[in-house]
Order: sequence, then C-alpha cells, then structure tokens
Amino acid sequence: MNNKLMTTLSIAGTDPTGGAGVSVDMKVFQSRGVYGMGVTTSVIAQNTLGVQQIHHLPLDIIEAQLNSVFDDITPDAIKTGMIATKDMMEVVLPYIQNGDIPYVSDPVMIAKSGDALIEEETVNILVNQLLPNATVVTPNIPEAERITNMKIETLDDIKLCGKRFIEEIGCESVVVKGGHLQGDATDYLFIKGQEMIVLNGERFDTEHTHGTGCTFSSVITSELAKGHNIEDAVRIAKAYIEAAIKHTPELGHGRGPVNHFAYSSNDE
Ligand SMILES: Nc1ncnc2c1ncn2[C@@H]1O[C@H](COP(=O)(O)OP(=O)(O)O)[C@@H](O)[C@H]1O
Ligand SMILES: Cc1ncc(COP(=O)(O)O)c(N)n1
Repeated sequence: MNNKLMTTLSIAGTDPTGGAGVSVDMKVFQSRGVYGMGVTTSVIAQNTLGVQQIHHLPLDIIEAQLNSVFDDITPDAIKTGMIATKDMMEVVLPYIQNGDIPYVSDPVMIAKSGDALIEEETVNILVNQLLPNATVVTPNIPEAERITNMKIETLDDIKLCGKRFIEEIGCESVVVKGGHLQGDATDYLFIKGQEMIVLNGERFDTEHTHGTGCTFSSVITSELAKGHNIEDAVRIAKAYIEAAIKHTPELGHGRGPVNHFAYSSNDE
C-alpha cells in the first residue's frame, strides 16, 4: 500500500442522525483513513425510529454536485446507496461507467424501519444499467431476491443467486449479506471466475443495526480505494461491521446506529 491519501465518493441519501446514508459514509471513510466526499441524492428526515419525510433533490442539483467532484477531485473508488428514482439513476450512470474506478453498489431499497426508499420502477435500470458496472454489489436478502427475481431460503438458492449476479447481470462480484437470515450472520461472496467464499460471522442479539449495510459497503469502498483486492476489502468490511454491531453505542429510542470507533485500523 502507498502513503498517498486516497479519495472515495458516496452518492446517496442523508440521515440527520448520522446513522445511515451519505451521513454515515463520511464517518466510515474517515475511520478507514481515506478522504471522503459525498453527493446527496435525497434529503431524508429520519432517525432510529423510522423515516419521517423524504425530499428528492432536483436532478440538475445532483448533476451539479457530481460535476463539482469530478471536475476537481477524481475519486479512487465510488459507492452508490439510495438512488430513489429512474431519472436520478440516469443522471448518476455516466459517472460510474468509468471502468478504471472501482464501483461499489449498495442497492438500497427498503430501510430497516420498513419504509420504501426507492421507487419500484428503478429496479430495471438498476439491474440493466448500473449493476453491470459494479466491482462489488452488496444486496441484503430481500434486495437480492428482488434483483434476481427468486426466493432465497437455502444455500443452493444463494449459490444460484450469486451466479445470476455474475453471469446474467454482469457484476464483477457480489456479497449476498446474511443479516436477514436465521442463525449466524454469514455472508456469501461470489467473485467472477472463483468459487464461493463463505464469510462466517457471529450474530449479535441486538436490534441496533441501523445503517449496517451503508457501513459495510463504505468500508469495502475505502479498502478498494487503497488498493486492496475484492476479497480482502470484503473481509476487512466483515470484521469492521462485526465489531461495530458488537459494540453498538445504544443511541436513540428505536433501532440505533452501530459503532464506528469499534474496529481498530491496526486490526488488519
Ligand atoms: N445481528 C447481527 N449480528 C452480526 N452481524 C450482523 C447482524 N445483522 C447484520 N449483520 C451483518 O451486517 C452486515 C450488513 O448486513 P444486513 O443487515 O443484512 O444489510 P442491510 O443493512 O443492507 O439490511 C452483514 O455483514 C451482516 O452479516
Ligand atoms: C439515506 C439512507 N440510505 C440507506 C438506508 C438504509 O439503512 P438501514 O436499512 O440500515 O436503515 C437509510 N435508512 N437511509
């Protein structure tokens, strides 16, 4: 690894309580020692109790922010989170189509509170346009089911789902996250041309998992920016999220955020 300060960009919605979206991604980038940048797609009034209100920014403002970044500081890795509408996805698309910059897609659809964060009609453009550019895509089980149009209950289902992401959609890799399954918090990593990699994880008995997916994908983005390969980046993210969930700060009156101080940067 070199000593140059690497840069990352998150394109996502906000959370004024700092638990999810671009608001948490900045903290994760900082904790992983990269210079974080953020383009906001939607401003969300949300907290640990749920989503109170959503305001989508005008398309020209989203594009202007993207230009502000790309005209000045080219990111070393990009992630997208909540992109709520088809039109927004079309605005973002050209910026993630640069094959040289690793692109992590966290296909955010529904918040843990149950609130829908994207419009139904975005799924086609997500699958056909954005995901084929992804270096890593990080669906949870409901997102993986929606994207691959199948029910996921068994290990064979997970393997078929991974195959669909790589061979049919065209992603370079996919981590099917097991947070929503029963038993251990095991994730499944599929990299093009390789055997499935099982990432075992202890499940902690806590409801404080607001923003776990955002945190996980931001760590992967940071590590790719630093030059780690996909497998190492995902393994570091798994260790980070495990520590972050184990030591939740118990904030808020609902489903609280995780702890972004818990994983030591000397741990890898
Ligand atoms: N209760 C838990 N204990 C330990 N790890 C968890 C727990 N819940 C989720 N994880 C892990 O957190 C990461 C995010 O997973 P998940 O919660 O499924 O994503 P999302 O936030 O997109 O719904 C995954 O690595 C998953 O295994
Ligand atoms: C802006 C934004 N992006 C993503 C999530 C999903 O996070 P979670 O499912 O952990 O609530 C969220 N609540 N808000």
